[in-house]
Amino acid sequence: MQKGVLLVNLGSPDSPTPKDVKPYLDEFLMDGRVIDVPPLLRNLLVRGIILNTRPKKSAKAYSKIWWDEGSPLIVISERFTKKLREHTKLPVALGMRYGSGSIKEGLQELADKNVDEVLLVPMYPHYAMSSYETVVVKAMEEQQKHFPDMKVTTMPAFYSSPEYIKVLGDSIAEGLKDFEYDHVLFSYHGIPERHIRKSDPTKFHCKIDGTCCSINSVAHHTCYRHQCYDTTELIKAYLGLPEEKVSTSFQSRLAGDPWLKPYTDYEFERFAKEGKTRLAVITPAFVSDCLETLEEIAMEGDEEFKEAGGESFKHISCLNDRDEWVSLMAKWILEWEEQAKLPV
Ligand SMILES: C=CC1=C(C)c2cc3[nH]c(cc4nc(cc5[nH]c(cc1n2)c(C)c5CCC(=O)O)C(CCC(=O)O)=C4C)c(C)c3C=C
Ligand SMILES: [Fe+2]
Ligand SMILES: [Fe+2]
Repeated sequence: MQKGVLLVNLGSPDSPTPKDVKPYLDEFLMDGRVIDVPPLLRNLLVRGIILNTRPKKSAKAYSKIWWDEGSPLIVISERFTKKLREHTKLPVALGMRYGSGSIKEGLQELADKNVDEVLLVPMYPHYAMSSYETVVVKAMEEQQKHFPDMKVTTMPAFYSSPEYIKVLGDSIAEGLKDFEYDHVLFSYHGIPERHIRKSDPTKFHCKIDGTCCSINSVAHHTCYRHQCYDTTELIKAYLGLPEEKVSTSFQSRLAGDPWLKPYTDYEFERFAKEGKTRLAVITPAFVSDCLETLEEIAMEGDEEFKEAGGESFKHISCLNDRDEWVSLMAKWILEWEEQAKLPV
């Protein structure tokens, strides 16, 4: 058998214009694992309401962060893939869940190199049905439809892997080195609270207020909230950060049902009002910088915090194509290749 690796990230529009943002958002938001309402209602909500206004607003935001080479998320993912290829003998392909450069194309690239055993790597540290799970389901659908002889193994969510915590922790330590801070905020992409209940296989464990998280449960394998708080705690311990100077919040909510709290933008205001005027922000739900980190946090967040009375604000970059992160992924791939061992 010939082994190979498929990395999958979220994807971006082809350009920061409403014309290209609209089809991208259409594919993204029509995914039943992202907007999880019955198909007819989803169609009405997305195509009848959201897509009338959102593409223009999103395109404006994208144009603020767009690079000469393209979308930061895509460019960074490509740089990571290129470096990773230099660290492994196996063929490595890159696919996007939405937009150009699809999962099917990634699998085809591997099939053309005679790969019939694939390690699928969703580029998300945490499990959520709207991120990790939708990648796995889409890859399995494409495999069954177009590559029936291919065997696909999935890399587990690595949010608590000690090696990942070390690499992330070291990158944060570097970011904090020359920054005097009163507080360090770990801001994760939010999801509707309903998604937590839906993903709970026991249907009764997750309480969404943290009271469940110290009780060992199979639910934690698919509890995004639990996993995010775990990453914060592990990094806090690894770096020896004082308890009172660290907290967790959730960003990027869409209007509608309640999303995971506390909300990042409310926290910015609260910290400024409480006199925590020097704020560092980490965004560990993302392995690569993207719209949600570069625009929502590094630009908008900085402005909101200072308007509320904050003095200094620092967004610490995601792992991107950092050498230690590339080396760790190459190590995990080698372990899978040689011993069928996965990080967690
Ligand atoms: C119901 C809506 C959404 C859910 C649930 C959601 C979960 C989720 N998303 C990411 C990662 C990313 N999301 C990004 C952008 C983005 N997310 C949503 C909506 C939901 N995400 C929208 C509509 C957009 C597009 C931009 C906008 O209009 O605001 C991105 C950035 C993409 C880029 O091109 O840079 C990432 C990355 C995760 C990890 C997640 C669940 C945990
Ligand atoms: Fe998102
Ligand atoms: Fe919990």
